[in-house]
Amino acid sequence: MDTVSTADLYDERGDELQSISTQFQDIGGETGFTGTVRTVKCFQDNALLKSILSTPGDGSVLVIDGGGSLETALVGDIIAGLGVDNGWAGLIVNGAIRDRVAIGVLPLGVKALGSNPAKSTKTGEGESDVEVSFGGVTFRPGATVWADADGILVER
Ligand SMILES: O=C([O-])CC(=O)C(=O)O
Repeated sequence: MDTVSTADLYDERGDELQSISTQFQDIGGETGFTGTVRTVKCFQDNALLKSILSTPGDGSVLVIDGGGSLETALVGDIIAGLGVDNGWAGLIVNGAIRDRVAIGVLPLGVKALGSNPAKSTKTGEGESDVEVSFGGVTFRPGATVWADADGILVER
């Protein structure tokens, strides 16, 4: 999918879109990215999202609701690299990442709240392909999401 400016898109289709208020950091090598929403909900545990990013993404964006925790990193450069290798367009992390410098040169969109070198547990606890809500918006699996330096828009 082509990347469009979120501001232009909002002017055209704002009534159909939700705009997230959270000020995410742009960490990935791609700032602008778009795709179909897939989701995972997990708390300080990243085994489930790692297994999802190990499967074909077909240009989707994985929205990871880590409950806003900044205590542990849900994604590092190895997991982000799986996303690149398997054709994911980007990651939106309501939580922290690590390996910020290495992720910054990957051809992947990665927006996250921040970074922390502490690793997450790996039990596999969590849920996938469920609606997740943060920053005043709801991400529905199958909706289209657009991200760029201005923010994130997702279909209602
Ligand atoms: O293994 C982890 O928890 C995350 C990580 O460091 C990586 O993806 O490189």
